[in-house]
Amino acid sequence: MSRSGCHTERGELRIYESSDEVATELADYIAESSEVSVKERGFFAIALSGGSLISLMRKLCEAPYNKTVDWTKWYIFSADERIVAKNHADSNYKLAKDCLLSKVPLIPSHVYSINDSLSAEEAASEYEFVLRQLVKTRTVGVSEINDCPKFDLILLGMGPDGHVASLFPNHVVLEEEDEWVTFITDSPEPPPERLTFTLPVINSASNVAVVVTGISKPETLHLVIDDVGPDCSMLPARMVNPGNGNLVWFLDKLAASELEAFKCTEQEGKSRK
Ligand SMILES: O=C(O)[C@H](O)[C@@H](O)[C@H](O)[C@H](O)COP(=O)(O)O
Repeated sequence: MSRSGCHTERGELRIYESSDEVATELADYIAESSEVSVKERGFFAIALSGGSLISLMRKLCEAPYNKTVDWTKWYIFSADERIVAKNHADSNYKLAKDCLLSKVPLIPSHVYSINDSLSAEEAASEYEFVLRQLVKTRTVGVSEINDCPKFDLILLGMGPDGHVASLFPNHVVLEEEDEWVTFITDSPEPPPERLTFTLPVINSASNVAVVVTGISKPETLHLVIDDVGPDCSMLPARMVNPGNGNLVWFLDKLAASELEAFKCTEQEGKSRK
């Protein structure tokens, strides 16, 4: 049960008692998004980041979702990827495949992984090319305000430094406006070479969910959501703002503990006792 679900200028906050509860509610949210998109468009175009997000999606492999979700309509992309072999322990694709993709009846050709035999630059440009073909056929929707892909759902994690996908604080790629998929070779976190969706793509999605749990992120989350402290480019998560879409934050109470909305609810709870 959500401790507090409230709408802020930074999107809807859904705060849960534990990360296990986040996993339960996230599965339900993703399944519902899929149902809506398949009904409206006939497809579900979803992009995933790496990190703890993938294990928090684990309940999708279980009943009822393994049977009720229309997996054949899913088209799955990486919102960011590390430039390593697909079977490397650092590969986001490997993580997603081992924990989720191999456990549900997806159509293998609908899973768009990067070409791991190319350089970061070539892999990014090939990935964007593939995405462009799918936007042309409207398998992936298109934004009404620019020519960007309009993903039905983009799922992001957030690092303790406020990075999302492979968009790190103060990095020049935060200013990228033309490319859909770009690359970096100087990631502050290993491995250094990565491919990432750009902010225009993230912000053109119909739905963006940022999933943050655990004790290492409450301070950063406070800066990002309560809009205090340093400017945006120091906190890429604050630049996530799907203008024509919905932004939802899935948080456990550890991650949410410094949020003004969370503290208010805690205070109200105490005064009622
Ligand atoms: O490839 C990556 O490094 C990820 O996509 C990255 O953006 C991740 O989502 C965050 O670092 C949060 O990761 P955690 O949830 O594991 O802290």
